Amino acid sequence: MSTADQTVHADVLVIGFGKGGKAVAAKLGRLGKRVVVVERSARMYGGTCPNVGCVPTKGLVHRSHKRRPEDRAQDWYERSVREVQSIREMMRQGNFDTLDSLDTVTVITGRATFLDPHSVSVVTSDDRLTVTADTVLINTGSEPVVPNIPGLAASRRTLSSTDLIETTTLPKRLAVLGGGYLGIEFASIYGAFGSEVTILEHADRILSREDDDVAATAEGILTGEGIHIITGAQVIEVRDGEQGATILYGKDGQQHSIDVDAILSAAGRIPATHDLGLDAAGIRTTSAGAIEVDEHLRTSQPHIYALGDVRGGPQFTYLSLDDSRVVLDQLTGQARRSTTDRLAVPHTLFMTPPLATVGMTEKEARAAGYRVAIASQPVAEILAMPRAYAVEETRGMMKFVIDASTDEILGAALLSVDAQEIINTVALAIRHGITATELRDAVYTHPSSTEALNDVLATIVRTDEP
Ligand SMILES: Cc1cc2nc3c(=O)[nH]c(=O)nc-3n(C[C@H](O)[C@H](O)[C@H](O)COP(=O)(O)OP(=O)(O)OC[C@H]3O[C@@H](n4cnc5c(N)ncnc54)[C@H](O)[C@@H]3O)c2cc1C
Ligand SMILES: NC(=O)c1ccc[n+]([C@@H]2O[C@H](COP(=O)([O-])OP(=O)(O)OC[C@H]3O[C@@H](n4cnc5c(N)ncnc54)[C@H](O)[C@@H]3O)[C@@H](O)[C@H]2O)c1
Repeated sequence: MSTADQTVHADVLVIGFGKGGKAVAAKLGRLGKRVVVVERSARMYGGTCPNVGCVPTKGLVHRSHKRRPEDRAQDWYERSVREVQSIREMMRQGNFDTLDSLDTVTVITGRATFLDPHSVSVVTSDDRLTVTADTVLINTGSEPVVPNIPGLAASRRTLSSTDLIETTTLPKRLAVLGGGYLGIEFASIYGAFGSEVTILEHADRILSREDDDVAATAEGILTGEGIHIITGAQVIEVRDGEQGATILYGKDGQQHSIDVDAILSAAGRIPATHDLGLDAAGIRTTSAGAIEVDEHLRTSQPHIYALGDVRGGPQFTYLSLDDSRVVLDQLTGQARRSTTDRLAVPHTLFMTPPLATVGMTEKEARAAGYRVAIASQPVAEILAMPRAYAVEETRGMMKFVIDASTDEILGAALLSVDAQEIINTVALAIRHGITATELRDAVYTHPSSTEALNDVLATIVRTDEP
């Protein structure tokens, strides 16, 4: 297939080179389907995760803790950014090559906009062409929201997460607007690199979904690292000055201000649909601007699917990947798999140490009417986990929410070294009905972090009366 033709026909058109779309493209290409993938930026082959999301940020988390006392903060930061950039380039090339090596798959670098339900116009750097297709997958991801605060969007100091990880100058004073996943991770990273970080969160608490004990332990770790957390902060205005910007905010009826060198806008991400021309294709969106889909990820046009962040709901790479399984099952399988099959999906917030969670919190379990038993220990007291001492990371806690009547595990919050790994074992246990006692009494390798389960699940700190 050549992109020199003004109209290209494909069996399947994928708009956006994200996680779910590229997985479907590779699989269908190997099955001999003619696939066209349209990606608007040559710097985004592979999508958000390897280029500007999960991978570079976790590379920075790791490097932020490796600075030796003799390394200047700025030098160490710049070196880390450059190292991470080379990982991004390697992954981008690998993603491109995976698809480009298939004769059946064509990657076109350009912006796609629907002309009608079966055709899109693609504007490349030097051309315009039309792609028609029998089946279309929309996988355009999400983009950051910049809150409507006077002076914020116009400030020379305001950056998105993508901008910030590109800059090789370590901000001396960094304000993080929003204390969600992205805000906390960046606060933790830049604090460890040596920035003076302030989180401004408009809610009463960071980690508002978590139980009080878990949120307080996480907050204690962040503040212990010198990060200032200002909750209940209503940002009023941003004013640029010669040396930086001044943020004016209200809290408890008083007006305050802080002076900073950079402002990270981390106030959420919205589905990237604005330039897709969805109306021309007759594709409905939700009130939140996401593409409306059913449990098989079909849009209001049955031959068009939406995968990943653009279809609304939780924004995680592995859910976009799982979306690809649902769509492939529709296109090539039994058409049985659906998004409603997902049980006990875990999440990890990569502060240091990471906070990994799955299932219900204690307050959610009580609200759902369960009689609850709580198993919990501070990491420093888990004798069965010498690994925490071996790797000098004894901060945090582990907590399990158990159905006191059936011994079923309802949820867990693990704020500890290796939590991003242990949580997958816990999630698997929940999905397969393994009880708290069975998980407690299993054989684990030593010294590992998973063996903490032997100890924590034996430490019931409270049980509701029958
Ligand atoms: C800083 C950061 C850190 C993150 N860390 C994690 C993490 O640790 N773990 C995790 O699971 N998730 C993480 N996420 C979330 C995760 O990156 C996203 O949920 C995931 O990448 C979404 O993938 P997707 O398949 O929806 O599309 P994306 O990977 O976002 O890809 C969409 C692609 O579509 C392209 N596109 C958009 N519009 C058009 C158009 N009109 N025409 C052509 N192309 C278009 C875009 O350029 C982009 O390449 C993080 C996100 C960010 C921002
Ligand atoms: N480790 C991971 O898996 C990971 C890491 C980073 C991002 N992500 C994904 O990226 C998405 C976006 O992350 P995010 O943290 O930007 O969004 P988010 O929705 O998780 O958090 C946004 C935060 O900003 C606050 N906020 C909103 N407007 C504000 C304002 N005007 N002033 C102060 N605070 C304000 C909100 O109360 C909220 O706490 C998330 O949904 C997450 O799934 C995942």
